[in-house]
Amino acid sequence: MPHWGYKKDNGPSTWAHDFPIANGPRQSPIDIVRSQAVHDPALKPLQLKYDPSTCLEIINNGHSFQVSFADDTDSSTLTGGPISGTYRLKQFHFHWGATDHKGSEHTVDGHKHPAELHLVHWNTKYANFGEAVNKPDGLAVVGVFLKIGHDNPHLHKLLDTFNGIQNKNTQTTFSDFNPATLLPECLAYWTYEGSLTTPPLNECVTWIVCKEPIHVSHTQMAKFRTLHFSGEGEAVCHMVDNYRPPQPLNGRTVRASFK
Ligand SMILES: COc1ccc(C[C@H]2SC(=O)NC2=O)c(OC)c1
Ligand SMILES: [Zn+2]
Repeated sequence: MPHWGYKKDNGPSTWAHDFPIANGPRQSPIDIVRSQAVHDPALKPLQLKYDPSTCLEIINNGHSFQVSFADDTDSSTLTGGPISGTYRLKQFHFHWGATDHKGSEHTVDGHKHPAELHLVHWNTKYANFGEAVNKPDGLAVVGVFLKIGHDNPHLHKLLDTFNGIQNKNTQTTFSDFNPATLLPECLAYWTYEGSLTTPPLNECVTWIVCKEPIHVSHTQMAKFRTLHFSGEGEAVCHMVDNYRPPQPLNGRTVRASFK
């Protein structure tokens, strides 16, 4: 059995062999059906406070590219929204398609966006990230859809590192980046209880999916697709379609922070 990935022989339809929770009751992503979402007036506004100096490095981990943050203090946190307490930013990464017509993990009324940003935070009531991923309220992931439009100036700093992280398991130092620059103007959101969207697929995530997308140009999306799933010296395999399709809702309620 090859290590999990996104190809025919190791992709999402095979993950249950090694990770039976793939067929669990609260898997992610899901299709968000707008008419079925329940407006909850008790939901608070999201409070995202990020310190650019906590940015550490950018990594091609063979599944996506990821920007990691120092999480030994409360300098980059998520509070408010559907969660209680304080969650610390650990990393952010993206999922995208081989074309501009697919790539997001969550869909909205069946609509696929070309990409989706995930900002991963862990609950500081637990000692660390590794412990939090084994708790039902361990993580809060903020999802932001990308839509094709004008060039996004805030993505250039990320894209300029890609020549140095083209292959699997490569990384470069990356500093002084403010992830808040990747958030949409309006922080209205949908929220539901779900899981990691890659193995080990732990059911530990409170999902917070922003209604408003951010923009990315077609040319910038093309740059995402120059990254490789494959390592140096291996047959080249472009990093595209690194998204899991929507999973059964199993009776879960999706709440909306807006009417
Ligand atoms: C062992 O812990 C893990 C493993 C994988 C991921 C990444 C997954 S989870 C998500 O939302 N998107 C992804 O690609 C993770 O992220 C919190 C935590
Ligand atoms: Zn993700």
